[in-house]
Amino acid sequence: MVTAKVWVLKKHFEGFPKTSDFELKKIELPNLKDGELLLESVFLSVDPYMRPYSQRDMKEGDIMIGTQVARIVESNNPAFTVGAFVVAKSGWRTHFISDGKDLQLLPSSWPESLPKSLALGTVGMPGLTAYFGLLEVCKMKLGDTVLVNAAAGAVGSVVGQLAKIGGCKVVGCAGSDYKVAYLKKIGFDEAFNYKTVVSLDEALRKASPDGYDCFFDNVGGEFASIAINHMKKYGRIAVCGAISQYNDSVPQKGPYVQVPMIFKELRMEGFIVTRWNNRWEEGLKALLKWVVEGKVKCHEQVTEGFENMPMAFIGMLKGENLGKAIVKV
Ligand SMILES: NC(=O)C1=CN([C@@H]2O[C@H](COP(=O)(O)OP(=O)(O)OC[C@H]3O[C@@H](n4cnc5c(N)ncnc54)[C@H](OP(=O)(O)O)[C@@H]3O)[C@@H](O)[C@H]2O)C=CC1
Ligand SMILES: CCCCCCCCC/C=C/C=O
Repeated sequence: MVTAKVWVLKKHFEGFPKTSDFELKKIELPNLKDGELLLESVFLSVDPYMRPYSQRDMKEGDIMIGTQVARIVESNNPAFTVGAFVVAKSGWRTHFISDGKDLQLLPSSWPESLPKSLALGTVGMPGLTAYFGLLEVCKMKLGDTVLVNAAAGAVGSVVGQLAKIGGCKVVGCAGSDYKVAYLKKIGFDEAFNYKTVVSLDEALRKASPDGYDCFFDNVGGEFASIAINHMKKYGRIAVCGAISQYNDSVPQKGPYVQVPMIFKELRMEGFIVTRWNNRWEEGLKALLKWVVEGKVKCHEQVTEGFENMPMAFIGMLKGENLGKAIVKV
């Protein structure tokens, strides 16, 4: 009999999540039936979407949603070998049983030397968000000037590097000088700390006096309201995330987008990365190749210990992560 540890949403978040909103529980797993597998989580992901999705889709007492890289410990399913690693969507659990239907094996070309945790970051859902958001929503093209916020995070750091590969000028902003130095190190043309600039308006103008063709928006709120005025005519805005609004109990009010959208003839499109589920393999293959070639650099903020999942999640929402926030069990 295996005992799994799980993190439960004890109380729906009100404003910023607190550690007391979570509860650590133990559950006994039953014996495996035919076709089933026993898996142990090795790395778990903490992501911003968990904040709005928990509100929308979860009840108090549910196990927190999320993905992990897990190792197969026991298999009654001929399609899966003991010792293989998969990406699963099994929530915040140390161990779990699966029938294999929802498991994704790591790509067969995954090099032994490459950390498997990258399957939750640059070579996983966040990397794919950058890839499809830039190609399909921003319609990025050679010579464009691309703006991205939360630029030193899991999605933003890949957006900037893919835009450089695509022959664009890239401007990024992040919430500390350390993150800004990192952005310059990985090839951003311009980067600034949005928390310390005297005027966001000035900083955006200085970074690109001619404005922006593409804006990959991870943040929303006030930043987006100011950035929209810096778009070039016919600019494209990919509305990827709105992390500055996820913890609001009262919705923020305008400025509103209509006037700049009309006069600059902008295109603004929200998206969810799962729209391209049927092209997942294409995206992962491209991302893995760039990582292996050293064209895309990856950084991870690894928190040790399953007990620290809530702390890692809250820390990521506060901006404590450089690159992808990961928990190592
Ligand atoms: N549409 C989709 O399919 C997907 C959307 N997303 C969205 O992309 C965005 C980035 O996600 P991800 O890369 O995983 O997370 P990150 O790794 O970027 O971590 C979150 C970062 O957001 C920044 N942040 C937090 N609060 C604020 C705030 N009030 N104002 C500005 N920045 C803030 C912090 O960086 P800093 O120090 O710079 O403030 C923090 O490090 C999120 O909005 C997420 O919801 C992610 C995946 C898929
Ligand atoms: C429970 C696992 C869900 C994995 C799919 C994640 C889709 C993320 C979409 C993000 C939206 C905003 O952050």
